[in-house]
Amino acid sequence: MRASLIQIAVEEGESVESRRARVAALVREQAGAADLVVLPELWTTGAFAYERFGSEAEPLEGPTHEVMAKAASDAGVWLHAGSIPERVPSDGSGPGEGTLYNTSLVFSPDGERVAAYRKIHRFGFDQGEAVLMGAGEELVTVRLPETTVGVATCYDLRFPELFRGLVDAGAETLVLSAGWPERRREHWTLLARARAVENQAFVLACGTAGTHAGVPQAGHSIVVDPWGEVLAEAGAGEEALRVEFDPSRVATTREQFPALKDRVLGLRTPERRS
Ligand SMILES: NC(=O)CCC(=O)C(=O)O
Repeated sequence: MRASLIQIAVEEGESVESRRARVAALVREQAGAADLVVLPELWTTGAFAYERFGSEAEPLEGPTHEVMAKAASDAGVWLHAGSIPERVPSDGSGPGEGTLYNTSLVFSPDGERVAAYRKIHRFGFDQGEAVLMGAGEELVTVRLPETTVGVATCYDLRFPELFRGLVDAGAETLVLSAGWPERRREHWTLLARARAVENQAFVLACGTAGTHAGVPQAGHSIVVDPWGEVLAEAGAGEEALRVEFDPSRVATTREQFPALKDRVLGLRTPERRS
C-alpha cells in the first residue's frame, strides 16, 4: 500500500481560499503514486490560530468538504483530508447548534465522504481549543481495501486508551492529523513510535510546517511500522512524504509476538490505607 503524507506549510500570508486550491493541487499530484493521502490538522487556519476558528468555521459539507471530495475523486485516492473547524449550523435542527468541532474528513476514491471524526481530546487546558471547541465522543474507523484505519487528531496522541479503543474496533493502521509544535517535537516522535509498538499497528502521523500564530511547527511527519521502526520521516518544511508499506505485517507481528493477547482488563485500584 502506498501513502503520501502532505505536510502543509501553514503561514499567515496565504488566504484560506488560495491554500485550499494549493492543497487540492498537491492531492491531485499524488494520482498514480498513492492509494492513501493524508493531510494535517486544521490546515485552513492553523491549529494554534484560535482567534480564526470562529471566523473560518464551516459546516461539515462546506467549501473544504467540496474541494477535497473533488480532489480525492480527481486523484482516485483515499483521502484523509485532515481536519476543519466545523460549526454545527444554527438552523433549528437539533442539539449542539452553533458548536465548533475540530473535525477530520475522510473520502473514498470516488469522492464520497466515508467518515467524519470530531477530535476527542481538545488541546489548551483552560484556553484555546479546549474552551472554543466541543469534544467529540465517538471513535472512528474506516475500512479500506487493504487495511482498517483508525482516525485520531494531534493531542489525542497522548492518550493511549483512545488508540487501544481503535484497535479493539479493528484498526491496523492508525492515522493521525496534527499541528504539532516544534517545541515538543521529541514527544511527537516518541509517542508516535510508542502508539505503534504498544498496538502493533502502523502509525501514519502528518503534521504541519511553517509558523502560524507565532508557533513554529515541528513538521517531521512520520510513518512507523508495527515493530516501532521508522519507515519514513519528513524534514521541517512543506513536503509530500511518500511511503510504501505492507498492511499484512500487522497480522504477522501480532501472531509472532502476541502481546495484545496478554492484556489484563478491568484492573481494580487498590483501596487506600491511610
Ligand atoms: N493541536 C494540538 O492538539 C496540539 C497538541 C500539542 O501541542 C501537544 O500535545 O503537545
